[in-house]
Amino acid sequence: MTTALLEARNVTRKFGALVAVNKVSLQLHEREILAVIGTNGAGKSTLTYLLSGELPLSDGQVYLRGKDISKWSQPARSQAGVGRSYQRNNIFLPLSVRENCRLAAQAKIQKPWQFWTAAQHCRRSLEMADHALEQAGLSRYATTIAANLSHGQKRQLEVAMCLAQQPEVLLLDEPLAGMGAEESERMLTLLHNLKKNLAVLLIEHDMDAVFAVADRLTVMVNGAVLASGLPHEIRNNTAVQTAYLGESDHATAPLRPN
Ligand SMILES: Nc1ncnc2c1ncn2[C@@H]1O[C@H](COP(=O)(O)OP(=O)(O)OP(=O)(O)O)[C@@H](O)[C@H]1O
Repeated sequence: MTTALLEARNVTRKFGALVAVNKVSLQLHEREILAVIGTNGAGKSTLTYLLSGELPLSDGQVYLRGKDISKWSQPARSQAGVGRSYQRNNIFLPLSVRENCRLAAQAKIQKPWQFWTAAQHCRRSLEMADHALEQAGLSRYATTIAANLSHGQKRQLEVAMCLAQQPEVLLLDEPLAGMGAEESERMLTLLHNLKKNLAVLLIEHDMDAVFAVADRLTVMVNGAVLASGLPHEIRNNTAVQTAYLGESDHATAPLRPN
């Protein structure tokens, strides 16, 4: 087995007496989508903050290509290749789609002490932005002001802004939230294409979408991992089925036959 691109070992986060993430271990490999699913408040978003470095760990370790990055800051992890999108829009609405991506790229390549190469960085950041827009299927909206995009296009732009930073690992927190059927379909196609080049950790409540794109799944309940496995293993896992009973419709999706 090759070294995992991103690995969490017994990752734990406490908020006072609450153990929001409890000894979670998982591995994310190149060219795969690992979906992390679970009931509301299971600790999924907190887990992504721990992996991206936005929240410090209470315990455990995070490794990138086998290197311990547990104490690295979020910017350091981002520079090293860990990108993420958020549940909320993170876009500069008055700016164009391309400018949003260029700024994201610029943040990645900016080296303040090399101020004399600014113009070259600007060119490079535009190239990175254009490539990201192409990957995200947004090239034709490059000059559109971000505020004028639809909700689904804004979520695509968020992914494009992550891609502009050329990550190796992408942490996506509910990229389909609030999308209609057509927009969801576009995002799923984008996710499919993304894994040709990078590893994706996907937090998503839409079970149909999750089972359509995920290579493996990890199920969290009350901060801990309940089960991990291939889609058909998770779908047929009795403990998973029991944990989801009584939850909302989407959460019962694993109970549905293929
Ligand atoms: N900053 C914080 N301070 C205190 N408690 C927090 C904080 N962030 C999250 N929590 C708590 O940690 C638990 C896990 O929250 P988290 O948002 O990670 O769950 P989730 O699985 O992402 O939920 P959802 O699917 O609803 O987004 C919840 O009980 C939440 O209230």
